[in-house]
Amino acid sequence: MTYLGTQAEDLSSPSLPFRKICVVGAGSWGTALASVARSAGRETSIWGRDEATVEAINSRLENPKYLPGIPLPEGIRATTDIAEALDGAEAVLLVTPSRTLRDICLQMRPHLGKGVPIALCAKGIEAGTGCLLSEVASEILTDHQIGALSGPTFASETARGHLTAATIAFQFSYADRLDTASSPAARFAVSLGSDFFRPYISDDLVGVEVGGAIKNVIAIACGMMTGAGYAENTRAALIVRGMDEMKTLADVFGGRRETVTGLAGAGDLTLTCSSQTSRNMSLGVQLGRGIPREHCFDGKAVVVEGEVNSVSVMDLARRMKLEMPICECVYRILHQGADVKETFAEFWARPIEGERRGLSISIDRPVAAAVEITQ
Ligand SMILES: NC(=O)C1=CN([C@@H]2O[C@H](COP(=O)(O)OP(=O)(O)OC[C@H]3O[C@@H](n4cnc5c(N)ncnc54)[C@H](OP(=O)(O)O)[C@@H]3O)[C@@H](O)[C@H]2O)C=CC1
Ligand SMILES: O=C(CO)COP(=O)(O)O
Repeated sequence: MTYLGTQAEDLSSPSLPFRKICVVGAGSWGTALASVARSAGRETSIWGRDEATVEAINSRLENPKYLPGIPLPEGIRATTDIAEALDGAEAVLLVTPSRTLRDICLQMRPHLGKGVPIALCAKGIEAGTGCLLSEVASEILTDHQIGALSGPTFASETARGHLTAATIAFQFSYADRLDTASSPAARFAVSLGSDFFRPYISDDLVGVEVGGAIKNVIAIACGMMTGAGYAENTRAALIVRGMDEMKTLADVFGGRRETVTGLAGAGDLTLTCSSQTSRNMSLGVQLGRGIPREHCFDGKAVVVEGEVNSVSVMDLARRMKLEMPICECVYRILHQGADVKETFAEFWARPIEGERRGLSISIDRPVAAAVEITQ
């Protein structure tokens, strides 16, 4: 058995932390992750495009735009120069919104050190192509191992040092399986782990990415129903049926169902669907209360990944003939102007079906109608 970290007597090969980590993206999650890396003792740089934010991180140890009032540890070096940020970095956390990923990978490419692994921290599926973000990054950064960091992690809580667990997933190469401790996932884990941040390692990159992409769409649905006045029973049902939609997509991409029940699936889904700290849930609540989209968040542009991702998810679902009824409700309300209550009433009145997908059963309602059961 290979142990990670400092249990020296059992180490077949110690998992070495990265000396320097570069965080690309100085929004709320990028800044929180820079704080995580620095608190774990890493040399840490952060790249952001906004000069005022960069200046404030360097001079006041604060990101007033995205994490106001939360002190950052000393020693994070912020810059608007991507070459400077990446100089000497042994690993990268890429933390800009999913729609920017392709462009940012192209910007990073000339400045990355040889073989530097990259953990993607955005949650989503690329619009238009239906690609997982790791597929997009791998297409551009061909010489780099690409993984993901995901889980139930509100940036403001993590940055305040609240106990937070996350999953770091990389597909394991043959060499990684022989020497797990030297794998990028293990090295990220020991590099970021601290008294408040607890990483878990996974080799199911696809499962982790699917969880992160779908949970935001389901959180919008939970918010819509909450805002429209439905109760806790309904929200719990949506969370669990939403997990079923995650499983459907994980199956198609080749992810594992057990990952869907882990931190990056059920964990993140539960967090995001239970709190209006979530921008996705909060958007749903506002729309459910009848607030027009342009007035949500007081008219400010806020990153709501589930809003754009509902389009890519429905596009995939249609092309692959997948049943994802909750994602479809969100899509119809957000992008086709459907009414929240009417849409969810139709969703609720669908024919009775097996809880498990393999159990193919469809009963038209009212129950007196024809019953078909196939196993
Ligand atoms: N916040 C959270 O709790 C968590 C977020 N995530 C994920 O992390 C990703 C980033 O979200 P988050 O940090 O919260 O978002 P924020 O809205 O807090 O910040 C977005 C950041 O991205 C920058 N940005 C936007 N567009 C571009 C662009 N075209 N090129 C370069 N930089 C750009 C913004 O810069 P500028 O200020 O100049 O506009 C800003 O620094 C999302 O996919 C989200 O789902 C994951 C886990 C937790
Ligand atoms: O992904 C998140 C927590 O894990 C943040 O969720 P929101 O983007 O909905 O705020």
